Amino acid sequence: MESLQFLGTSLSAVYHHMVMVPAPLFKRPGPQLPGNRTTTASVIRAAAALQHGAQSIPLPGPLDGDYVDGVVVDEVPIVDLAELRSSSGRAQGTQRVAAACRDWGFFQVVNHGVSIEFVHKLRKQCLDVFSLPQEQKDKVSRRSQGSQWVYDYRPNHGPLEVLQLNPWDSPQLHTCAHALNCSEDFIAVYEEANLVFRTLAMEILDILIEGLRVDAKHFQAHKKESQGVLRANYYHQSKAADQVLGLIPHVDGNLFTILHQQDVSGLEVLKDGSWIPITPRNDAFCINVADIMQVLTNDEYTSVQHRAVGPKTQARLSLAYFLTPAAGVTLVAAPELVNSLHPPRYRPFTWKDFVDASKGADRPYPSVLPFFEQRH
Ligand SMILES: O=C(O)CCC(=O)C(=O)O
Ligand SMILES: [Fe+2]
Repeated sequence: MESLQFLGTSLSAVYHHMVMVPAPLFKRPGPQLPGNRTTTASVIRAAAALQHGAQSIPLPGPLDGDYVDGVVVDEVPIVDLAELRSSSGRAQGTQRVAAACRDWGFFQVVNHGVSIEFVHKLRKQCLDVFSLPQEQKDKVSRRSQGSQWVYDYRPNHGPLEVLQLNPWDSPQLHTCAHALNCSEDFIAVYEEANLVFRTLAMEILDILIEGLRVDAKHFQAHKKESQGVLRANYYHQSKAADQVLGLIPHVDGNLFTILHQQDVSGLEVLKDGSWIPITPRNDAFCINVADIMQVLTNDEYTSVQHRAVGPKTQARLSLAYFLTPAAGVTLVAAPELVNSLHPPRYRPFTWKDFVDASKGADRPYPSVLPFFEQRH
């Protein structure tokens, strides 16, 4: 129980403190693209404003010089998983995914095998929770439960409501369902979600590993023991004159994230200094490479900086499944990815070290990953 507890506590810490990472910090040294510095400054300004309780954060406008509105959407990689399941499409498909992880840290998958009816069923359970009276939601909120929270209300982010649960943690599901007086279905749907998303996550993990052309044994512990956290983000329609940031720019701190945004846009990823809106597709999942995958690949795959823009005309619900690494394993890069040209970027550490660092008062700003960088 203690380790389960640790995971729940840790994740809230990671997702709430480990944000706002300017992407260039994590890239191999290379030519700096125009606009990166401005992007970083915009991120830090937005974060500072939020910390000081601003109600809304105007998006960087033309004066920032690096906000490119809605371009090259067609180039965002989309991967047909059905093709990768065929023996003829496998090798080429895994290399396409590897290229997407290197160049974008992001891709979308279609024909993923998860029934859309199930996704809608899960979304409905989450919407039912968000529509409960505030006093009831407060029974499991950060304000009343501290680090044990499963619900959070963030007035400064859009506003945004969050429901975050460990779908593998039956006692947590029961406690939450009881406190919120949820229907019987709630637990059953979350238990099914645990199975459905973990299965998809393992298929994607296999593809990511194959794309690296390394010995899969290095990732075995994560295949066996990794878990997922399921988070629903409910962004209220924003009445502000300026568009607002529902979620400020951040990178995820896990292995990778599977995200469904249905049909309301909001997700944007940072690519070469520009924010690229990701056109929502009901039939697709977005895959974000996150920090620990970057570590295990010695920066071959890069965690992507992303943000969510608050919706203007209707509320928006996104579902995110964060695959977290095996708890007790030392996190080091696959040996094939370390050589004299690419010395180890990070010193060995564990997920617990990472989580503890994210809670520390002296954690490096804005991310804890530089804390683990190897000095050469
Ligand atoms: O709502 C979205 O599209 C992004 C959510 C996200 O990045 C997160 O929950 O970490
Ligand atoms: Fe995220």
